[in-house]
Amino acid sequence: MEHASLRLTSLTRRFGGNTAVDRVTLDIPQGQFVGVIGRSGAGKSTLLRLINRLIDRSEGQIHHGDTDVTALRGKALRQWRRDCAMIFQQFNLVDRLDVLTNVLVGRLAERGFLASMAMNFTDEERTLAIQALDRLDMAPKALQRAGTLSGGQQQRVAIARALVQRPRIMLADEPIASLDPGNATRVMEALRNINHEDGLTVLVNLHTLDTARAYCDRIIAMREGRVMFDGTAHQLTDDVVRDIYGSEGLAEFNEAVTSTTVTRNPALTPA
Ligand SMILES: Nc1ncnc2c1ncn2[C@@H]1O[C@H](COP(=O)(O)OP(=O)(O)OP(=O)(O)O)[C@@H](O)[C@H]1O
Repeated sequence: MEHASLRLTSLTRRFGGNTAVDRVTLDIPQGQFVGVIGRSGAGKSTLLRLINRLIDRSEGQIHHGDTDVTALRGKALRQWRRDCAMIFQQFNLVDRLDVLTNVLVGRLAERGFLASMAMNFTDEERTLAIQALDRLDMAPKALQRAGTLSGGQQQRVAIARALVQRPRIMLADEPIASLDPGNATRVMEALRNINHEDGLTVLVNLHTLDTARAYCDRIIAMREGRVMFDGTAHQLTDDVVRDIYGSEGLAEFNEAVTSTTVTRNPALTPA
């Protein structure tokens, strides 16, 4: 389980006559930082939702190590959803609850229904939550209502909430799409630190090429549900992008790049 890879085999999801994810085959080793890029509608969100079983596949397989993820039911399925935490573009915090309680909600996955309803958390759980917030530099805001925080702060709280689930995989669906460049950088760096320090696999949907190039070990480009490119940032040259998306697509990605400036980490740029 520790070093299990995530394997997708000919994974397909149709919505009526529309094939959102089309025969996607990928092998993602534990601990890889993977960026999924593509235009709106390319199938990025659907791919992430298939992996944590928020939606079911039409065809194909998902394996994590020896586990057949598509066959999981009941308790085993809940366990899988805990193993792959998800964060979203819109953070999904409860505005009227304080930050600490929002993070503790991440523990509910491990508890029975009644314990969840009562929202009684142990000292150990509170410590875990504070530690998670501290890693995201959000501990000083622990008692503030989530709704009063900036978008970037809310996303860091959402990451802390995901961390207390003690996941093996972090699925991030456009986590920086509604953030300004400074906050986008902080969120991407938080994901990178978690990836490095905890060995979590990170699978992040991005719509800006430069962000993917700056942070990801591996980039997967999708178009109309299919994987059009799978390689390192170094291999994803402008020529390749033009081949995949046309010159219009390249311009679109470059336009997006100018609106989100990130710092490139030379250590992550493949030789
Ligand atoms: N629940 C749904 N019902 C019907 N069609 C859907 C559903 N979810 C996604 N689709 C369709 O599947 C295709 C892929 O959508 P998806 O959201 O996965 O793309 P995306 O690359 O994540 O784009 P975006 O960045 O806009 O979310 C689109 O054509 C979309 O309209």
